[in-house]
Amino acid sequence: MPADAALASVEPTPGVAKPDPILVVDDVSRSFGGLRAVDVTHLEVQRGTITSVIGPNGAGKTTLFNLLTGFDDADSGRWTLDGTALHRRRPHNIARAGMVRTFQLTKALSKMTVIDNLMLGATDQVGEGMISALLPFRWGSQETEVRERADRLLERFRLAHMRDEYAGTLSGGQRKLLEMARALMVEPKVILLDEPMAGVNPALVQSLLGHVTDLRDEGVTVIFIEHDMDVVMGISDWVVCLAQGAVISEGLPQAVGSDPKVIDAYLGGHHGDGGDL
Ligand SMILES: Nc1ncnc2c1ncn2[C@@H]1O[C@H](COP(=O)(O)OP(=O)(O)OP(=O)(O)O)[C@@H](O)[C@H]1O
Repeated sequence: MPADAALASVEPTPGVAKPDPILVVDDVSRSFGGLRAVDVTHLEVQRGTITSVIGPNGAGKTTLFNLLTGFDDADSGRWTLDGTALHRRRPHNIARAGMVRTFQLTKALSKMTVIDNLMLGATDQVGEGMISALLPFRWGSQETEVRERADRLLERFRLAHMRDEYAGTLSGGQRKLLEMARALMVEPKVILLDEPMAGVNPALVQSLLGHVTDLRDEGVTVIFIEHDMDVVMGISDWVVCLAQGAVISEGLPQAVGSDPKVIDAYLGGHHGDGGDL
């Protein structure tokens, strides 16, 4: 059954159960000083969907991504990917289990070639400091397979002509494509994209959106943070709205877009910036 059909009969209620959840989040919280940045009681993400996470600036979207992918430590909580517990695991471990993320500001290493950036993606997700420590890199017997996978992704993302150039020479949009390609090197089940369209020139936005829907159509579950509500409405199978760290609304895109709680959250966004709703 297509993802959107499976969700059509799901109640638009925060924390609602999904017919076939791949990711299940329980009681995840993170505070910075006195500020509760994330406070998610229960959230399920349906397998094979594009699920957008929206919310005013400072709502906790990026922090939630950081927690789920092990780039920051939750104060409390549990989450599972296909039943496997992922809390208290490091990013590379979570990537190996099948969940990867991209960053708002791309992490391409500008003094390395595009192909080498991609090949590093296959080593799981590690911090930049650790990436440097891994150089010079040794692939051993896996090298051919990894290189072929990287080349296929370069073709797919139309970056093959930049293969041996330094990543620093890529445009902002091409870096976003490289970032997405790099995340795919581990053949994830779930990919979290943090504002993949931000700063991308309009000509590339459609192409990026095409890649996102292709991923979903191939069975990858996509969770993505996006501010542009036209994009959210156009591409999402399901939308989750955070405000002050908590899920205040979730449902089919139209239902969330017209939910008074969501509109109030944007109008009253505590940074005074209502975002794009
Ligand atoms: N490392 C940190 N130290 C202190 N406060 C932080 C830290 N990271 C995030 N915060 C705060 O936590 C809250 C949630 O931030 P977060 O970046 O997750 O929001 P967001 O919804 O992703 O916002 P935006 O849409 O603007 O990117 C904000 O008030 C932010 O200032």
